[in-house]
Amino acid sequence: MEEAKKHGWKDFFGIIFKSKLPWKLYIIGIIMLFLSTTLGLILPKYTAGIYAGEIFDKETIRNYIVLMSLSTLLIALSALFSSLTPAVTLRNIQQTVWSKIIRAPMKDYNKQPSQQLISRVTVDPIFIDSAITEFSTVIIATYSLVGSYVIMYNMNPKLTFALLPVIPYILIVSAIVGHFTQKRQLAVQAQFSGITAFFAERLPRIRLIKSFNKEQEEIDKGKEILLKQYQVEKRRAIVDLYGEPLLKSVRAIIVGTVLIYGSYLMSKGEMRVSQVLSFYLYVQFIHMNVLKYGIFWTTIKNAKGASEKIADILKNDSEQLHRELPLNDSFANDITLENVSFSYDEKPVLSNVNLTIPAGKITAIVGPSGCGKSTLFKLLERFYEPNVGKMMLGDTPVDRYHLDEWRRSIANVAQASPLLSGTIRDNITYGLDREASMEEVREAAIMADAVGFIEEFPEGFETEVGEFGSKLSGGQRQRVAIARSFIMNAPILLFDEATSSLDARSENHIEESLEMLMKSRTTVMIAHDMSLIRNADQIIVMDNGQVSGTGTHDELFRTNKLYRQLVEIQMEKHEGLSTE
Ligand SMILES: Nc1ncnc2c1ncn2[C@@H]1O[C@H](COP(=O)(O)OP(=O)(O)OP(=O)(O)O)[C@@H](O)[C@H]1O
Repeated sequence: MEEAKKHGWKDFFGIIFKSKLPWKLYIIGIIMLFLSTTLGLILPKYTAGIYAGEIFDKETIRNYIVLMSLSTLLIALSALFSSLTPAVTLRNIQQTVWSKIIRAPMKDYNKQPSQQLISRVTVDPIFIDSAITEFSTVIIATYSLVGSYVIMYNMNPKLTFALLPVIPYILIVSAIVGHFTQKRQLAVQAQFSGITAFFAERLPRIRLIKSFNKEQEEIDKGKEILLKQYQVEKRRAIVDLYGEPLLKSVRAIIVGTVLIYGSYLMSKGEMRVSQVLSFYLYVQFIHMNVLKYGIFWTTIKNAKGASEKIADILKNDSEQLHRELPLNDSFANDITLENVSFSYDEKPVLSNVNLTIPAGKITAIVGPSGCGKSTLFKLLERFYEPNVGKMMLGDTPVDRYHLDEWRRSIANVAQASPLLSGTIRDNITYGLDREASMEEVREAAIMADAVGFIEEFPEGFETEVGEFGSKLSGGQRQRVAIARSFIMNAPILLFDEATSSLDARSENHIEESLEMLMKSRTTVMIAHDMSLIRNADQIIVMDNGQVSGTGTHDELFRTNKLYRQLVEIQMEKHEGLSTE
């Protein structure tokens, strides 16, 4: 982070080049702005003439009308470019960041809360986009300033010189006001992110809050956080209180100089009325343009901060997709873990694990809560790499196979099967890299005992499942996930309590289907259900991140104390349930 801060500008340009800016649109936009500014620079000469009474001068009127019409047309065209171009840039930067985030290795998601990652895609690119836009604005402002001074100098050098010291004054005032405004603005934004995170965490957990009667406590916490927001807003309002009059004073000084000194020069016959009026119009122009430097300064400071945060994500390595070997039918081989140790942070979760998952067979993993069963699954899916040791498929280390291809070969049904908003059909076919026919989708749903509840919905397979599948029950979500693994037809199946949310009838039904699915595939399951465990070809008992025993049910029941205990607990539970 510290290092990234030192490279704010490098980061800024790095992001620009990675995101492919619409340079052609920028160039056309700047040309339009140059033309419209040039016309804007000529126009006050005629406007002032008309103010001064030259309304019977046909040439003045004609030039004024032509210039005005052209200027309006060019302003309209540049407005089109100045809205369209930043929109393209913003889209490109956001796409770059999003692609990087989604391709990040799993360990990176543990480092930043998802609310912060959301700002990297939504808010931060806006700052970078604005800085690029303000850069072209400042180029035009400089052109406009120099142009105004040249024209004014040609009209009257004395009054022009009198106005020169005003520029540093405006710059200093706008830099000071800009500095404080930016500081307050950032505080408001930081507070606002906090508020968003607060509400975003509470609303999806409204049931938890209500069931523990925590509404009043949450209202008070909400009030507290909103009060903090009010306080930072108040501080910003105070900056505006001093800033606005200071910025207005600049205008008063320049207009005052033109009117007083200009009238004096007029009284001495050194200037005409129309020239003083022209000066009056030009200095407004100058004022407006110098203020743009202040805005530019604030914008680029924000963009630098945003670039550092985005670069922190962009500089990280993406998941290694690199492929040396095609997978083809390599899954006919066993998967082995050789001396594997792994920790998420400091605390070791798996230590010196040696195991073999035989191809085409069913392996059940059992062990007490927190012993590392799900972590083992994450290693099998290559979400994480072992810190020590290696995973092999046959005689080949798995990192020689393409990651996408590897994951596509694994169907996963987890305890809390996650769905995404979309239709039931979308969710069944999610992960499939080809179009699936309706018959195929229905067939998968039949196998997962899901077709009954799906066809009860008026929209059937086209029913929207809601955010995270919230319109479906836990068991229904799980059946959709099981249907998904049927249609994926993957050679490896990972079941994490695959039947845990199902009622007894569905469970029996699905167990039959799962048995069919597991035939001639490599299956690894985390299960507590004895009927599933007992039928496994191999059971691996895990204890505190280590393998405590491997064998069949009968072997382990005889030789492994922990396994015997686990079986007894399950049997007691089962008896308890059946006598209730
Ligand atoms: N993302 C993570 N970051 C840090 N520690 C983690 C992370 N995920 C799991 N752990 C820790 O790793 C250990 C093993 O967790 P894991 O989920 O693998 O256990 P498990 O055997 O599947 O448990 P359960 O049966 O309760 O689901 C736990 O101590 C847990 O706190």
